[in-house]
Amino acid sequence: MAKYDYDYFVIGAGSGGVRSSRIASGHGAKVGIAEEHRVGGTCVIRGCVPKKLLVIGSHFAEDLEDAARFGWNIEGKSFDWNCLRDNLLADVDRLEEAYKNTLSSHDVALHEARATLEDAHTLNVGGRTITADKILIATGSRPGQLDCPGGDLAITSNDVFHLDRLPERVVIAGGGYIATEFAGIFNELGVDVTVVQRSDRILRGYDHSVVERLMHISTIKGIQFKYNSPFAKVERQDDDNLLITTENGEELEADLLLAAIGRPANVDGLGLEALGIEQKRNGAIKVDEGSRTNIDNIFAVGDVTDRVQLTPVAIREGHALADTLFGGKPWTVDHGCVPSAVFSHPPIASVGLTEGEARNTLGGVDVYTSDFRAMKNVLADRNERALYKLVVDSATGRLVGAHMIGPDAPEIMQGLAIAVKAGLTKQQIDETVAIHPTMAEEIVLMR
Ligand SMILES: Cc1cc2nc3c(=O)[nH]c(=O)nc-3n(C[C@H](O)[C@H](O)[C@H](O)COP(=O)(O)OP(=O)(O)OC[C@H]3O[C@@H](n4cnc5c(N)ncnc54)[C@H](O)[C@@H]3O)c2cc1C
Ligand SMILES: NC(=O)c1ccc[n+]([C@@H]2O[C@H](COP(=O)([O-])OP(=O)(O)OC[C@H]3O[C@@H](n4cnc5c(N)ncnc54)[C@H](O)[C@@H]3O)[C@@H](O)[C@H]2O)c1
Repeated sequence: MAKYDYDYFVIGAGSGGVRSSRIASGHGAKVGIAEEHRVGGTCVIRGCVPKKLLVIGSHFAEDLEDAARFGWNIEGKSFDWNCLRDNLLADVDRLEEAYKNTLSSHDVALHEARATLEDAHTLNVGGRTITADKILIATGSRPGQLDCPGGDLAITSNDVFHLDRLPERVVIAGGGYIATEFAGIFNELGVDVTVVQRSDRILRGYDHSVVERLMHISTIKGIQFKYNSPFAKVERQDDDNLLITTENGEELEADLLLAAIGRPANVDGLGLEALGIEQKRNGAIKVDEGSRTNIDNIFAVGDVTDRVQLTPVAIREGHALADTLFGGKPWTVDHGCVPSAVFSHPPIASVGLTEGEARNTLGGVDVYTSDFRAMKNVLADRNERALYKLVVDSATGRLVGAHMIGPDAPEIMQGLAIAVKAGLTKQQIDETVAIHPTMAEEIVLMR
């Protein structure tokens, strides 16, 4: 008889957990997985997927406006929030089923319950005791809550996909990915948007010039930004609106407050302390490059480790771990040079070193930029310029970073990220023939 119920038990059926469990099962392991909410995790249920559908849906506002300059007469256009919301939630349901089918077709036993650790090989899964040889913690992260008085009056990204109606005025706390993306979505849908950031800039980590371009375009579109403005309190007024007071004494009224202030690791009540599993100061689980915790048979991947909180990273970490543990193919994830995008209007995309980082770490740096108006924006008379930047190590001629803001930037960046990861030189980029007329051709035409 087997010593344990499972060879591998995964806590959390999100991006990292689902991938790791099905790959491990494919390698012949007996695998179980627990999910306390919905299969698919943050990305599928209340993150990347529904967010991107809102980005696409809201951008029609601009497209319909621009269509007139291309000869289209669209009379009586109107927007129905409930229609978009219900359709995207239905798509989330469809995807959840697809994820469940993936698990069952790969013989992964799904336990739809909360799992906690009792000892290094024993779990409590919805009141049932389950044992496993190896355990993966892939419990993700959760939205941070505002900690000022009345902070609980704010909604988070978990709630934003379920609104009964669109607000008229929204205040968004934060200045990262979620704040920027939802500022764009609400603004496109005609909502009055104010972003309130406690520090002096948004999108820290992104190249200064592309962030400045986004700020410029967003401000013209009517999004307001308040910097160095920590929240002092939030109060519900008699008319049901919220009154937000910042520590600078400024007062803002809104009918919705969205907190998008970072995502702490989902570790509460998991039983980490009793087992002595080491955590970082912010609670995230400490792991080595192979996703191993300090306990031999316990591993962690994805947001719960707070390395890079992105879906493709969680997926790769889960995949590498399963190949390493059960497939006889050990490999680790390279957390450097991870491409990323902010799905703002227009979007930003980035890979590798920013100009500032390159100047601080390399001897000499050559920077190439292209600042242009996309063809569609010219004819539509939309005064919105794209900006592409290539950062090159002057000593080797290698491309070490690429940064863009403009229509379809994330789609274009995926290809360019291969060049940066592969260490191609600027000369090799220059030797590539352009595809004309495109925006992407700017990449091979910068001199
Ligand atoms: C609004 C939003 C938009 C985003 N957009 C993007 C994007 O465009 N691109 C991108 O790359 N990333 C995006 N992200 C980030 C991305 O969603 C996460 O990085 C990714 O989902 C992390 O995967 P994970 O497997 O670590 O955790 P998750 O996908 O969060 O999965 C963890 C799962 O574990 C479950 N769980 C937790 N504790 C337990 C327990 N004790 N027992 C059982 N189950 C448990 C949770 O219910 C959850 O389903 C976005 C996130 C948000 C919030
Ligand atoms: N397009 C994407 O890939 C995408 C989209 C959404 C989320 N994500 C992932 O999810 C993670 C979480 O997103 P996020 O936007 O919540 O976090 P974030 O870490 O990107 O940004 C948090 C922001 O909130 C600010 N902040 C913190 N506390 C605050 C407070 N009390 N008041 C006002 N501002 C405050 C911070 O200065 C920072 O600018 C991201 O780090 C990212 O990895 C990715």
